[in-house]
Amino acid sequence: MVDIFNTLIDSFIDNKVGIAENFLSPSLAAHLKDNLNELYSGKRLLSAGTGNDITSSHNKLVRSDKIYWLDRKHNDPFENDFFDLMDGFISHLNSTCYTGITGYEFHYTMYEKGSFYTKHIDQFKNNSSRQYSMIMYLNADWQENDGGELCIHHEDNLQNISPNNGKSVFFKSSELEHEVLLTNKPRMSITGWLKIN
Ligand SMILES: O=C(O)CCC(=O)C(=O)O
Ligand SMILES: [Fe+2]
Repeated sequence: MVDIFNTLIDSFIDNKVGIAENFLSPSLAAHLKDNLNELYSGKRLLSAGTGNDITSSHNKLVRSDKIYWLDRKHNDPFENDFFDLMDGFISHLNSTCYTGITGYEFHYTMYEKGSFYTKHIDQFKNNSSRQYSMIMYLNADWQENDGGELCIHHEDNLQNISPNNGKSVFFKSSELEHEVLLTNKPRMSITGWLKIN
């Protein structure tokens, strides 16, 4: 795993956006995707909001994805495998980069056909605990005309990243503006933030 962790961290240091293909094993990605599909069919997903607490709002013109928070309390073996992987990544990140991450939060995300998330940054205006954003994609056989790229707005250029199965993307939550382009088919992922308190 350390090699994949280093791939993510090194590409982050070089380009402000870390990318590691196969961060999730095909089997873990498939199980997490099954979980998400089951939650979706059971209508357990919630419309995602923007902002937090009092400033929270649900505006389908800004984002139209649906979410469900992962939790060790669910006692789901695959969610727990995912958290074990994240614990390993954070301990590696903290020991090699002195990042001081003390917590995290992750949700399953479903972008139904026609969904998107307009340009934004991830850190809340009234709370800077979110330090790093991390997304893991759960989409086998993603084709170019399926849309749904993560578009990063760098100072001088745009970077489009396709949401391929098992890929992880990692960037600073306070800095990079980004958006999710309209998807032409269901687009699944786990999205989260590494935090300091
Ligand atoms: O799914 C992605 O590629 C990005 C999602 C995102 O920007 C967010 O949830 O804040
Ligand atoms: Fe975001």
